[in-house]
Amino acid sequence: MSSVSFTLNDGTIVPGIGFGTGTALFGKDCAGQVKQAIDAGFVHLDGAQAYNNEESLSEGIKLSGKPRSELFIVTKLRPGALAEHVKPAFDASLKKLGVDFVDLFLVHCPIAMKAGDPQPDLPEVWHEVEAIHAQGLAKSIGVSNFRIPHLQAILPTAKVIPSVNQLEIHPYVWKTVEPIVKFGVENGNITAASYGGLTPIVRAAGGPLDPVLATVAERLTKEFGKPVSTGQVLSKWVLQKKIILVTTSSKEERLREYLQTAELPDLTEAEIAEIDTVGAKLHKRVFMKHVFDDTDPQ
Ligand SMILES: NC(=O)C1=CN([C@@H]2O[C@H](COP(=O)(O)OP(=O)(O)OC[C@H]3O[C@@H](n4cnc5c(N)ncnc54)[C@H](OP(=O)(O)O)[C@@H]3O)[C@@H](O)[C@H]2O)C=CC1
Ligand SMILES: O=CCc1c[nH]c2ccccc12
Repeated sequence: MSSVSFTLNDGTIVPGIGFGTGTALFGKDCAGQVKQAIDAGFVHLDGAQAYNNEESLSEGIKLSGKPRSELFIVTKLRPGALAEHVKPAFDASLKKLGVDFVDLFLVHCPIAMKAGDPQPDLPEVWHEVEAIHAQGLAKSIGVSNFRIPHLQAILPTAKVIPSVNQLEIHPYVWKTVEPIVKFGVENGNITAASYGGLTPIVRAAGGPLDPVLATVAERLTKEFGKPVSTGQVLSKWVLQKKIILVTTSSKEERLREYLQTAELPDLTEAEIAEIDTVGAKLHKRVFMKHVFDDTDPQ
């Protein structure tokens, strides 16, 4: 099990490294991989209505034999859902997941996925999410892909401040996302969660960070006495910023490597600063570009 955890603004303790069922597993039967992740030690499982695989997420949990009480199950409201869709969509998730509550329910996206589709009224959507929380059906509630104006839209009338804002976070977007993370911390202690964290090595290899990550991995390898990968350096960078890490892998060995990240020696402040500075030389956003395009430098 991941030995790193974070305490949310509602007092809930979240296992700091989560296994995701979107991206590579989107629309696919993820039962086998969920079981593999739980067997490797993951207890935080990140799902979503949009991933269209909540039933197989449930199947994977059953196959693992892990008690519900030891798991932290997340799902997300499908992008584009209007306020009146929230409760029926949530109830359908509970049914598909085969649980009577989720640990964390997130509003996946603040705007419709396509131009021309009806736009959700964010304060109304949030009130519906709060009602689910009040009934104890979601222990914690939060948002995903919310920029500062989206947070500002819900905070004045919110009875419950979002606990989490799940965002694409890695060094190649840090310059644009850091203000959102900071705003969340300063406006109700909203914890950021990172997805797409391995982008610099998986989707933007050859970028300016490559030599920096290699040097840090080499230093940590010597100090740790076992091989430390550049992926682990990126994961450590996320965790040291007090950000939850949501990642995924089809490979058992890599799953164990992700969880081991928590045990590695810390990056130094100078190493983190260098990753931030060199990361800022390249802008590479992979997900939810329709939400973030206007704030990105390119
Ligand atoms: N809220 C939102 O809008 C979003 C949420 N998410 C959530 O976050 C989760 C994780 O997102 P994701 O972007 O995939 O996470 P990561 O950026 O952590 O990437 C994980 C992927 O990287 C691959 N990988 C890892 N290490 C290496 C390596 N050294 N070389 C080559 N490939 C490697 C893995 O493949 P392999 O199987 O080969 O190990 C895996 O497919 C999703 O499943 C989803 O739950 C994701 C996007 C948007
Ligand atoms: O959550 C992010 C990745 C993702 C994969 N499939 C979909 C569908 C709709 C929104 C987001 C996503």
